[in-house]
Amino acid sequence: MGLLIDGVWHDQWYDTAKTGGRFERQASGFRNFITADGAPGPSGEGGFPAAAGRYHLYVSLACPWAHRTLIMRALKGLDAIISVSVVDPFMGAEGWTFPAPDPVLGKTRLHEVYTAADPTYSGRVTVPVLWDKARGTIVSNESAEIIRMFNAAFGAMTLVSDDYCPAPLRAEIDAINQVVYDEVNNGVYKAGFATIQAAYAEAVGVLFRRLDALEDQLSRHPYLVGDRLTEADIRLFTTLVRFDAVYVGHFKCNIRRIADYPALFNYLKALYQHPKIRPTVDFTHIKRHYYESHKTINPTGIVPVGPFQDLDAPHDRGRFAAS
Ligand SMILES: N[C@@H](CCC(=O)N[C@@H](CS)C(=O)NCC(=O)O)C(=O)O
Repeated sequence: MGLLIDGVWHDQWYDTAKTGGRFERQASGFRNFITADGAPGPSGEGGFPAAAGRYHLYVSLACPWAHRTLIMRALKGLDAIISVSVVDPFMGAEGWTFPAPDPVLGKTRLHEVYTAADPTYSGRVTVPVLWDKARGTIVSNESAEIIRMFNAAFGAMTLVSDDYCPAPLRAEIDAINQVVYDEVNNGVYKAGFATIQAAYAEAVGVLFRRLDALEDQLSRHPYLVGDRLTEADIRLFTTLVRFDAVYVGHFKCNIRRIADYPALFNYLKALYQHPKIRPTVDFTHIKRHYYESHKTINPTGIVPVGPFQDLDAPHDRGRFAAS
C-alpha cells in the first residue's frame, strides 16, 4: 500500500509515528457533488448533472466505505445507470489494482485513475472513487457524500422513490452517523492500526461501550433512526458484517463478537437478508483483503478458515412489524 506525492506513487505503510502510535484517517481529496441539474452541491464545483451511463464507480468489495456506495446504488435502482469496476482484494506494493484493465480508462492500478484526474495529486489512493466519463475526472472519493448523491440526484431516471435520508430525519441521521463513524466504523481501524498499547486499548474501550449502547437501542427499535431503514443503518451494517470475520481477530476487537449481542446480531441478519443488500456482501474479498494485505499486522498473510456464521439463519426483527 502507499500514496501519491505530486503524482508519483510511493509504496509506504501508514506513518503512525507522527501521531503517537494512533491511526488518523486522512480527509478525502475530491469533494464535488452530482446533483439533479448539475448545480453545485454542498462542496466542490458544479457541472456534474445526474445522467444515465455517465458515471463509473470504482470499489473494493472488501472495503466498508466502498460497500456503502454499492448498497445505496442497489437500493436506489442505479445498477443500470452507474457502472462499476471492482479492484482485486489484495492491496500490495502498487496499492489497489484491477484484475484486468478497467473498462473506462484501461488502467491496471487505481493510482493511475487518480493521476488521470489530477497529474500532480498528493494523498492516499482510496476506494470508493466516482468517475465522470464526460469530464474525465473524479467527482468524489468520499463515500459519505457519494451515498447522499445516489440517494438524492437520480430520482428522475429510476422508479425508486424510497428516501434513505429524509429531510425531517437528517439531523438525527447526521448525529448518529458522526458517533458511529468515529467510534465504530473508524473505531475498528483505530484499534487495528494502533502501534502503541494505550492507543489500541482506548479505541477498543470506546468501540465496545458504543456497541453496548447500540445493543440497548436496537433491542427497543427496529432501526437506528425513525423506525425505518435509513442511511445510518447502511453505514453501521458495513462494519457489523465484517466484525466477526475480520475485526475480532485481525484488528483485535475481541471483547465480544457481534454474535454475542442478541439485538445487534438479529439486526445484522435482517439487513444481510435484504434482497438488495445480500448480493453486495462478498466474504472472500473481505477476508482475503484484510488478512493478505496488512502484512505489518499479519506477516504470513494466512487467511483464517473460520468463523462459521450463518447470516441466513432466522432472525427476530419481525417482532417490530406494525400490528
Ligand atoms: N473517507 C474515505 C475513506 C475510504 C478508505 O479509507 N478506503 C480504504 C479501503 S477500506 C482505502 O482505500 N485505503 C487505501 C489506503 O489508505 O491507502 C471514504 O469513506 O470514502
